[in-house]
Amino acid sequence: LNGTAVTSPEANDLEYLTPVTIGNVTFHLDFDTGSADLWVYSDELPTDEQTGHAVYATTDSKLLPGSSWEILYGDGSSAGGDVFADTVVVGGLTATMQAVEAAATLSAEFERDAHSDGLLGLAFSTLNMVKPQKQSTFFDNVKSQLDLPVIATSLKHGAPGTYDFGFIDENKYTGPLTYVDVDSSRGYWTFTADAYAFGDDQISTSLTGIADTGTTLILLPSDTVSRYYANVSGAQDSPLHGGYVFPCDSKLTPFTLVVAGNHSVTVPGELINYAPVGSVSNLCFGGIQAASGLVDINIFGDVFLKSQYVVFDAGSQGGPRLGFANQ
Ligand SMILES: O=C(Cc1ccccc1)Nn1cnc2ccccc21
Repeated sequence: LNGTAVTSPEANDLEYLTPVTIGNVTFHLDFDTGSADLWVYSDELPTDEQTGHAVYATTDSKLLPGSSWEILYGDGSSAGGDVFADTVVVGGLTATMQAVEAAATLSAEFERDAHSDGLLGLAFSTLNMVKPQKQSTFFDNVKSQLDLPVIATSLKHGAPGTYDFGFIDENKYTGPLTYVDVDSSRGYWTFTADAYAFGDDQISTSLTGIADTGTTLILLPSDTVSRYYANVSGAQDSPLHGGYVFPCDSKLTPFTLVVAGNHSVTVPGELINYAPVGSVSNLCFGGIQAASGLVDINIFGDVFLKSQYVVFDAGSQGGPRLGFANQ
């Protein structure tokens, strides 16, 4: 059995939300290949923090005795609580004994997110934060039901896309799928590009980073980022806006990763114009920004992933790998 779930972007493609049914309640969760915990808003939160969200009724649920979770994300946001076992359905696929992590505390960033009802982690289960015993991700729990141990993402700019589980949909991409090996030793979908380019300016330095659907932008070393915006007239690193901004009518340089020898994976310049900074100024915020303090790895987030049909292959032919094709 395979499955497909439709995922829909919030404003400015800030995050993509996908319906998930837990018990008999449907939550809209942020599918995140950069973490490995499935957590939801719950009745253990202060009432005001529950308002506007689907809420997990812990009183009707099967507690995992003695288990708890606490997670800190690279952007400084955090959440924590206790753990239940429940039936979780995504795109027609069912995990009967899925660890559902009920949020009892949320940091301000999550309290401000009026739309997401939680997260569904799709990184490797070694990254799961439940103690005393790590729990499996939804993907690990349904893997044995799938034709192939793969998740394929089709995220789009300003339009619904899909998460395919167990199969690769040839109708969703053009040209060949180019595969690159993944190093899952730190629990992420980590891969290395042999080189990269800003437009025609090829830089023959390798670049290692993670394919992360839970991060909005592309986060790179600050010297690399300043080199990119040197090509964009009027661009500046603005402390006021928290990163590089430029006139919205700027023509942005494409960003290319060279993988698997000589295959180019290119993000068109248009996708690197992330969004206007506000309603009155004609400044736009860049889709490539410097990775901040907590993050010691490059992150190929949604701005990167939107240009590609990406196959997160957990081992259909040996080790884990990522496949890229234009969409
Ligand atoms: O934490 C990060 C990386 C990040 C983003 C922005 C600035 C610095 C570092 N992404 N992320 C991946 N999954 C997440 C889930 C929640 C919050 C952030 C999440």
